[in-house]
Amino acid sequence: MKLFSTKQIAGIDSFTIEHEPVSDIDLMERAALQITNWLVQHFSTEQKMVFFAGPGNNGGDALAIARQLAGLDYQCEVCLLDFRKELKGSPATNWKRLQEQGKVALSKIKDVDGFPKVAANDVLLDGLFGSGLSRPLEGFPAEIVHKMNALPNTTVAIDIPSGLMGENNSENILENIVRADFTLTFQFPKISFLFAENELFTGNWQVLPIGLHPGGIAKTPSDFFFVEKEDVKEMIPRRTKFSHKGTFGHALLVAGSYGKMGASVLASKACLRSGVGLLTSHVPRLGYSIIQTAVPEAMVSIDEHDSIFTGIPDLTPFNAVGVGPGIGRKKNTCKALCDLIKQFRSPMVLDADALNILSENKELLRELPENSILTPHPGEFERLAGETADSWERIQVQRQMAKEFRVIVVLKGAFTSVALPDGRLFFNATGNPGMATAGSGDSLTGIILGLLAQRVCPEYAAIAGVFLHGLAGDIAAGRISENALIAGDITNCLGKAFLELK
Ligand SMILES: NC(=O)C1=CN([C@@H]2O[C@H](COP(=O)(O)OP(=O)(O)OC[C@H]3O[C@@H](n4cnc5c(N)ncnc54)[C@H](O)[C@@H]3O)[C@@H](O)[C@H]2O)[C@@H](O)CC1
Ligand SMILES: [K+]
Repeated sequence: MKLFSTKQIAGIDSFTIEHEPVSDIDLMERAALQITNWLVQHFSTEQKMVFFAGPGNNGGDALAIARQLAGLDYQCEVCLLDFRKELKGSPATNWKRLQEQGKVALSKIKDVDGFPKVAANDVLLDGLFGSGLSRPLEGFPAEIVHKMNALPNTTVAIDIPSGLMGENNSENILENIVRADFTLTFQFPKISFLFAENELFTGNWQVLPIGLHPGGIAKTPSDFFFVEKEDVKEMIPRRTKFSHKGTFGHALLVAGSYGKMGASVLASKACLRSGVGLLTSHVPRLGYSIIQTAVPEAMVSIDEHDSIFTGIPDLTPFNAVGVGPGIGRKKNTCKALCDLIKQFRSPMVLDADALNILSENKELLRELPENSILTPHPGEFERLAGETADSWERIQVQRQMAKEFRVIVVLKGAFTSVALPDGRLFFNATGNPGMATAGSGDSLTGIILGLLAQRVCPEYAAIAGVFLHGLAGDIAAGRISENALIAGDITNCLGKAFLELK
């Protein structure tokens, strides 16, 4: 799914109005009905609904929802912020319709003294500002937001928590943004919802479709995408009857060192479970019996050194290479990594210590084979690319890095983002906090390597690999809880994840 800026969404709204065609007021009614249905499913008529409505269409939505709920016997109250200007367009029509219906207590408030009395069980609905917000909230609306945030009541934001910008919030006044428990957003997730620091404002968010025009969506360009199951299905290699193990490639994994052989075992298993035809794991001497015993399906290439990676094997048999988990940063290892990068001329996967070595030898970034995949977590990313003030700035730096070095940068987090050299950025939504556990990244490296070796193009290997990893983690958490989840469980559930993508 494409993701758009709030400005672009307003354009798609207008396109829908013109080309469906549908009147502005009917589109608002349709959008409001989606939220009304959600509210009916989540709250009983025992709970009073207190609406805060602003001067624009977001306020108009609130007025329409209040009327729809009142028609279903919910007790509703509406506070309209009075900016001493007449309401216009659909919000004005909806105000009139509410007055005519006569079922909802209406008040216009000019300052914070007009803030309504709220009982413990009441639900607050935030319809102050949506995608039309043009600057941070200040003055009287900000004071209303402070009052709302100080209350313990459940708060549901309509479309966007009021005060939050859809993309960049680096200049925003964070105290003046509504902190919702739920955000019900129309048609598309807003880009700012995908940043960790904004969870405080959005709470749990959910997308409600409002039937915006497919033609308007198709013609609006975007560099931002939200990865869905249907997209990933197309990226998974199919196995035909006459395929043999050579069909599915031969991967080389360079991972593990003395005390960190688990990284090699975890990544090897994940790679094999991703469908690779053949895997060779390159390990230091002391890792030989460990890997042979723990992963009998893998072949082993043995380093001359007892405990670390110091030299590369003949690379001719391999069509993909993954390097980094648990290799450490000893001088000999840096040298060997440097040789590997210079000698292997197809895309490779670099993770963990390989990234740390790159950040200490940035000139190596220019030597990477085109379309290589880097999988940093935020700490590794910062070492590679420098500090950033917030997630918006960080994804810009991520995209810049992908463009400049012609690599794919997978920035791991709750919504892992995958930046491609052409400037596109894909957000992933699978995965859960249980996966923040030792070795989870090793299994991701193995999965991406496995797909790459099967000749899945590097873009798809990264996007599908991240999706599968998260999906397997979600299946594992469903079976054994987020708390008990360990990295091996992710690999164990990969099979079920593949089945879900059939
Ligand atoms: N356009 C459409 O067809 C649809 C719009 N929808 C709703 O409309 C919303 C967008 O509506 P609008 O574009 O009217 O915008 P908003 O309702 O978000 O607010 C716009 C109004 O607020 C003022 N404003 C902006 N920033 C301000 C600030 N910091 N302090 C004080 N006033 C400020 C603007 O001058 C304008 O009067 C969406 O979020 C969604 O809720 C939905 O009804 C679906 C259909
Ligand atoms: K809102």
